[in-house]
Amino acid sequence: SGFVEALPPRIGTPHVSTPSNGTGAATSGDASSKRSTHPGTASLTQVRNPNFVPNGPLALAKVYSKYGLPLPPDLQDLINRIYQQLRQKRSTGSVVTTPQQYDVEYLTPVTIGTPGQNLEIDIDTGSSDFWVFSSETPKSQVDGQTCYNPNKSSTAKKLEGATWEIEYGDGSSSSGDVYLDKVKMGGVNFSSQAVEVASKVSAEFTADTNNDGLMGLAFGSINQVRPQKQTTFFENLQSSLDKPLFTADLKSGAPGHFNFGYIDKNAYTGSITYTPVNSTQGFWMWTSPGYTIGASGKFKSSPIEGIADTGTTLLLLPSSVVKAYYKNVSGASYQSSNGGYVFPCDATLPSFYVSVGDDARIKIPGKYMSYAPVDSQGQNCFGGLQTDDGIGFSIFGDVFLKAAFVVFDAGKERLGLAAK
Ligand SMILES: CNCc1ccc(Oc2cccnc2)o1
Repeated sequence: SGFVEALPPRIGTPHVSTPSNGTGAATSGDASSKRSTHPGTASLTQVRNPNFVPNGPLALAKVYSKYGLPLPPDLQDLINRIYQQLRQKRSTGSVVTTPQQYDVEYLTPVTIGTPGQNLEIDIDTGSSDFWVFSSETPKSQVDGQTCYNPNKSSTAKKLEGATWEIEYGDGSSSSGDVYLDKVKMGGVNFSSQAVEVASKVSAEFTADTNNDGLMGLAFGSINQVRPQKQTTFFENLQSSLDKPLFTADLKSGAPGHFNFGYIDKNAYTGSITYTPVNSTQGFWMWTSPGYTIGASGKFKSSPIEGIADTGTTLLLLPSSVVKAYYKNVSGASYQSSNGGYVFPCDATLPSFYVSVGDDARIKIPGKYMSYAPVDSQGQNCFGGLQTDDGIGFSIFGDVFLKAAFVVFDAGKERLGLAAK
């Protein structure tokens, strides 16, 4: 007894004040900090936690739980109410999204600034910039779009030195500078959202007369603002939402919804199958195990890696899959003059099933597999399914997404898919 164990000195051990009573084997001091006056002892300076908010009932409850004792009923009720209030801080939102002709894109109302300026934008889960037509867009490039004017918003603040430019999969592009302002959508709002104002838009956007801009809901890692990237509207809201997710319920030829922070159980049938998302490229990227052509077709095991992209109209898959599908469509052929597969508009189109996880699949009805006529007589139609050649991954665009209820679950880095 009384022996001090000759333990090897532990580098970096903080000073701990353990009064040595000379009888027990005290732990050794350490070699990293100053020698304490009494060998074999140390001292630790405590600092108050500046973020601590004293709460009597919680402190009392802590004692009971420390000794595993049940809380007195009135204390339990109070604790329940306190946690209920903490939970209440969370929010949810829901906004209608309306398809343009042929479901080429879906437009959603958003309010920017003070007083609120109402624009219709294209929510795009395949990009991460929120940009709008603005007072800085040359008049020659505006054809009826509503323009956000930061000079008319008392809450707009220029993000000095910030600029952006972006090009999309269809070759369209835009660029400009950046303001921070209040943005409201579907009953949720964020007070200092990066609003990228366009000082230049390409002809495709000018021609897209009902579309006042894009709101990217992919990951902020691919935001195009420089010198510092900005976070998306959803990322800004995420911690204040009931759940860290949003859902897309696009419909064929009818309004649907984007919801934030909750899952509407009435919006889908059966169960939701979740599948992992790989966000390393900044997209909601996932892998389908394979597909089936037609109701009586045989499942084809063929991993398809692609992104869930509400901003792309069509379903773009590997050419082997596309060829196999159009083999079942009489009169279908690849027409370079039309830039894709075309078939007689009165052709019978088989349904197409995209597998999800181990034992689920999303059925795309045959009629979704015809996009729009390529000639004024409506003789031949452009396929809703085209190849992903040159992209590097597949794109599960609106043709696929409008056949499903889709959960974009950032909290668990996964995508949820259900029939509806
Ligand atoms: C329709 N062309 C203009 C236009 C509307 C939306 C977008 O942006 C896109 C295009 C393709 C993929 N993702 C976003 O461009």
